[in-house]
Amino acid sequence: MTSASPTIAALATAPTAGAVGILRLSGPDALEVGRLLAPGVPAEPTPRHAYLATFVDAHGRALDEGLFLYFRAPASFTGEDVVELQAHGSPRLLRLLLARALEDARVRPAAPGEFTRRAFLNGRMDLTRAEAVADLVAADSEAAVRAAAAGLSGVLASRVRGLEEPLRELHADLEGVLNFPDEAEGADAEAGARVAALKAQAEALLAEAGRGRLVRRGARVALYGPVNAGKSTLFNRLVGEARAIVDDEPGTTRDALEAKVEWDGLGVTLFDTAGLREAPGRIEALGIARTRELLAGVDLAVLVLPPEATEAEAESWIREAGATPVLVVDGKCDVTGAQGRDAGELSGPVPGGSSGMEGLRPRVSGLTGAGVEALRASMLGRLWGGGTPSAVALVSERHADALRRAAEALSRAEAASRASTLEVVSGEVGLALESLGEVSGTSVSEALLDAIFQRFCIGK
Ligand SMILES: Nc1nc2c(c(=O)[nH]1)N(C=O)[C@@H](CNc1ccc(C(=O)N[C@@H](CCC(=O)O)C(=O)O)cc1)CN2
Ligand SMILES: Nc1nc2c(ncn2[C@@H]2O[C@H](COP(=O)(O)OP(=O)(O)OP(=O)(O)O)[C@@H](O)[C@H]2O)c(=O)[nH]1
Ligand SMILES: [Mg+2]
Repeated sequence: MTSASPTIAALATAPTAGAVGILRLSGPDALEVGRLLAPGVPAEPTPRHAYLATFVDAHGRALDEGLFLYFRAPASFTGEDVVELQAHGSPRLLRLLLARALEDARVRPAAPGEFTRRAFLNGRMDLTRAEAVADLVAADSEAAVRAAAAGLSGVLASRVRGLEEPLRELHADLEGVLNFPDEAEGADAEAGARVAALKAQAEALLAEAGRGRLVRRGARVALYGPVNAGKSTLFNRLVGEARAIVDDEPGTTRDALEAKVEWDGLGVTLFDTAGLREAPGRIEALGIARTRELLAGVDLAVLVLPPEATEAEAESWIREAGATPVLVVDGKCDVTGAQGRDAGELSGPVPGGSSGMEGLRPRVSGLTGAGVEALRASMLGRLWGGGTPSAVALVSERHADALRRAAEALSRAEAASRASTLEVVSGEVGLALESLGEVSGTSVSEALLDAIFQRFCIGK
């Protein structure tokens, strides 16, 4: 109920100096309180009209001149009456305006994400779109912006709805049959097929969680390999600046270095690591231990091989990466003698997404830059496979968890459709529906909403 919620106030812009700063009010008393700060605005302002107004303190003294906007419920972001005071972007001035609004007993400060939470509670957007708002604010690559924008326009919402609606129909059908057993004939067989199809759909959506994670937090890629292979030189090339120290002394890199880049819009954190070798000094050994630790946590390990590396050595370095996918690269390809090596003879194991590039071993020279563009493309191919990052449905860990529970319930429903009663099938379908409702927001607890909106910033 919109009328039951008290009016909230917060700064909608960051608390730093800027061209414009916005104080936002939402709730039944937004207009009256807003007009205390901007008494020149008419008592019944035209909604969505920008009034140029003087903002005043408690004694009527001018604090600023700015724009006053009124959105009449329900045609606003929150679905409630909303007022915006768009002032000059002085943090101190904005705090004065906010404090003045909060002096009114009808107004309280907004909790993190409360404006968006109200938009959700008032049916202005489903939960996936509300979460996309937070994704958009947090996005730090072009792919993350585009994927969040797709979420805001309802890409994930419609995928979830496409699952939730037929599931709800199935549930209603099953309950109908259970209540009117005369019509139960053949319902078992049909239910099994419908459950199986919906389970496959839930699993397909779940499978996009990996890509969602990649877009959201960016990909992590480590260059590794034997000492002196040219890793740091290649790292500097890929990053586009001389970040890492390069020297012909083996064991130059002791500590992992990291740099953030953006390739085809995808955020990538690139790591340069200490070269691997037996019996190093104590400090270097610590660096090598860090390399092993890092390799376990990245999305892709790029093994840089020097021209003199044997295939047996290469095999053992590939094993160092454990379960992490490895892209094998022939380094220093400008060196005479390196050309003779039979590319493609050895290809790393290809766990995870295959891109049809396995067996192709990129040849690069960090020194001359030869092959570096092709390597970048291979890395993106291995990380991303086909498709564009912007088309991804941003399935978060939270969504994945709920989808997994929905798929598991459907699995049990499928088994029950063969071996058990329709009651059991219907019960499991009901559970799947509940889990899906946590994604769309049709069945969420206050506690879950608290957890979701706590991660928003104040004023959002
Ligand atoms: N100044 C300002 N800029 C902003 C926001 C804001 O609240 N204030 N937004 C906040 O995050 C975003 C815009 N989101 C908005 C979404 C819906 C409505 C709105 O008034 N919706 C009505 C009317 C729709 C229409 O006329 O087309 C509605 O849905 O009924 C306003 C802002 C980004 N920019
Ligand atoms: N010809 C040639 N020399 C290279 C190339 N890349 C690196 N080098 C040289 O090889 C030596 C080692 O290069 P680094 O980039 O420091 O090698 P690294 O793998 O980071 O070495 P560590 O950090 O000691 O494990 C330096 O003398 C580089 O100039 C290359 O592509 N071609
Ligand atoms: Mg190095």
